[in-house]
Amino acid sequence: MIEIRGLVSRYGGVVAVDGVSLTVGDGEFLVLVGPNGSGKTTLVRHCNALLEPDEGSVLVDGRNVAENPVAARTSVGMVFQHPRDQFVAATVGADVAFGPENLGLDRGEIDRRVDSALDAVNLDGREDATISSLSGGEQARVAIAGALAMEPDHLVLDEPLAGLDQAARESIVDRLAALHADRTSVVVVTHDLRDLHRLADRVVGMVDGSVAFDVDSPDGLDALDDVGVRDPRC
Ligand SMILES: Nc1ncnc2c1ncn2[C@@H]1O[C@H](COP(=O)(O)OP(=O)(O)OP(=O)(O)O)[C@@H](O)[C@H]1O
Repeated sequence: MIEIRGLVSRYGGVVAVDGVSLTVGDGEFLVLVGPNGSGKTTLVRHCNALLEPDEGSVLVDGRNVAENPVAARTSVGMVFQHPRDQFVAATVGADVAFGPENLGLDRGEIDRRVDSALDAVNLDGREDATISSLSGGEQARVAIAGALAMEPDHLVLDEPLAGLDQAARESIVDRLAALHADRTSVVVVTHDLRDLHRLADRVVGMVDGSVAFDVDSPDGLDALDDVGVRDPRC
């Protein structure tokens, strides 16, 4: 479970997150929407100890993230808004293996995880491909494979479908659906609910650093206009 309690996060004088409390239950699929600059990315970066709260706290499975950053990064997989920000190696296989190697796993287990993660995103057999030679959609899938190889209990993805063609979108949405079915909790930050609204257990809308609505999907879709998100039923 991820519990965000009274979180305030500032960049200098800018209050990016302004007292948010939000719980993501085990196995829940939560979609976080909101206009540009509403604080979505800042909020989710706290779940992975990438920022320290100015006020409040974030707990993952009962542990305070700020006090246990390594444990948080092991149990919360993070896929960044721009996949290029998270690549650490030149080739697909080396990049996906990086996380499991840092966990100190033996080579056989690392190879099993890399194979399984690449298979999950339909990139099996592409270990030796150079990441820079891949399309944007393939790079997005490598980034997701890197997170999956950690076998996290919770997965947070920031705009994972942005800029992808329909085939790449469907491939990633299918993978998210399978993770949801396996009871991994999933948080997706997006501007575009197409393809995702049918998976969501909840849709949370942020405006100006605060939660503007928190609804079960699809009953609350009428509220989407308030945060500038297109109704996916239209
Ligand atoms: N590194 C930073 N330094 C200073 N201000 C920042 C930084 N990152 C974000 N901000 C500011 O914090 C506020 C919230 O930004 P954030 O990126 O969290 O919003 P967002 O909802 O994810 O936006 P988007 O949908 O455009 O990604 C904005 O006012 C933004 O300009």
